[in-house]
Amino acid sequence: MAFVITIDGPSGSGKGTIASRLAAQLGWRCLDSGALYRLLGYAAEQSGVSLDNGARLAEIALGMKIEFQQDKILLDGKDVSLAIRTEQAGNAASKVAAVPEVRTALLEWQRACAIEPGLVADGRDMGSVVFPFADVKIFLDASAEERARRRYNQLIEKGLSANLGSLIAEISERDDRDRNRSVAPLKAPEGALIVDSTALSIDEVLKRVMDRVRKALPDLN
Ligand SMILES: Nc1ncnc2c1ncn2[C@@H]1O[C@H](COP(=O)(O)OP(=O)(O)OP(=O)(O)O)[C@@H](O)[C@H]1O
Ligand SMILES: Nc1ccn([C@H]2C[C@H](O)[C@@H](COP(=O)(O)O)O2)c(=O)n1
Repeated sequence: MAFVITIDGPSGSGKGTIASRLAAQLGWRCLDSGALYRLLGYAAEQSGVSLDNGARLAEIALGMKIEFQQDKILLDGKDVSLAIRTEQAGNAASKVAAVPEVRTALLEWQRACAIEPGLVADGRDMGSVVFPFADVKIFLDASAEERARRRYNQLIEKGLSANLGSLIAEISERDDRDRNRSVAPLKAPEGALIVDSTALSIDEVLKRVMDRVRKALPDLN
């Protein structure tokens, strides 16, 4: 069976960065589960479907043709990499992610990503719901202000517009929705290593995570 490492945490805590660096180091596959919810939120908005219409959202979710390429994400053949990274897309993702039918529709797709030799999966419910038997579980956190600062720099680097004050408010609102929804809420899964990255560099976080991985999987090179 494939090894699975899960990395959960709130927006901007560094999950994606750590997950992709770890997966590259191990030569494993990486699952950015947030991208699935972003794609669905984007697709729903494009077709004018309400972000709380469970039946229609599940239908769209099951019909999405998704291709993760090196630096691109294609939805039904169209490059939507930039479009799904805006804060608007993040908020739409957070809204559709609170709909139970959506979570059911996306569950098997995510589980099918656990192929040999291993998977690093990042999101909100990777260790709690999607891969409860994961070999290593990490929960990454950071203060809302630091996460908003990181998101601001990231958006500006991508050539997108951003305002730090609104980002702090949006991140806090999204945290609240993600933590307090009735299905698969954001929380540290039992047994997870909790890392607060507020004052840590990416390399320092990666080292702590890697130490935990080596402890759990001593046969790794
Ligand atoms: N420890 C860190 N110190 C400084 N910057 C960091 C750190 N970790 C990540 N970053 C930067 O913060 C930004 C957000 O990181 P990343 O996209 O990995 O977060 P995320 O948790 O996956 O967010 P989201 O869930 O919204 O996709 C990136 O630009 C990344 O380079
Ligand atoms: N496993 C997941 C992944 C993501 N979501 C939701 C909640 C987030 O606000 C939104 C966007 O995720 P991001 O790209 O910022 O990681 O998607 C979720 O509920 N479960």
